[in-house]
Amino acid sequence: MTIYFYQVDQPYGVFSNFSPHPITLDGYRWPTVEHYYQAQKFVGTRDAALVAKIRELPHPMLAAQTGRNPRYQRRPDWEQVKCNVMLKAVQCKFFSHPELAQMLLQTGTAALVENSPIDTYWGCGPNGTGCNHLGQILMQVRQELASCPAHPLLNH
Ligand SMILES: Nc1nc(O)c(N)c(N[C@@H]2O[C@H](COP(=O)(O)O)[C@@H](O)[C@H]2O)n1
Repeated sequence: MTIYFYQVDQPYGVFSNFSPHPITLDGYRWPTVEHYYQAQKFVGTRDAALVAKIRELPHPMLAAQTGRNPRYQRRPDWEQVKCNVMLKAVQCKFFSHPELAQMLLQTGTAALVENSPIDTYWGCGPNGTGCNHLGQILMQVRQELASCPAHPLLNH
């Protein structure tokens, strides 16, 4: 079985990085995983002031648009670190929201696929053959949750 997700207001939309579930990482509260992920592109660069600005943006799409704006300088190691940045943020989301952890665990062994019509890295892209790295990360986090059902954050 395969579970597809993409838009927040559609089935399994809570698996999207745009879902309105705050995370606390690096000493700050971020409105969504997307806010955190996009802000990390600018850590240590001449555009580092964007990190705090992105954190304050009112919608994850604005965070994504800012993070993708080619006029801003990304950190040079972004391609090397972006998967670990995403993993850290997605772990934080699911380990700090017990109701989301339960929803993820309830998917059992189903394949999880970000059904993005444009993104062949994080999603499956327009013809379904993309790398689906976000789905892979969600399945990894699901395995981690299953391995520690007594985690205190899941016992609220
Ligand atoms: N819900 C949603 N809407 C979009 O328009 C999207 N592109 C995505 N995908 C997410 O975008 C992030 C990747 O951004 P970069 O291309 O690396 O700037 C990542 O969080 C995808 O899951 N989702």
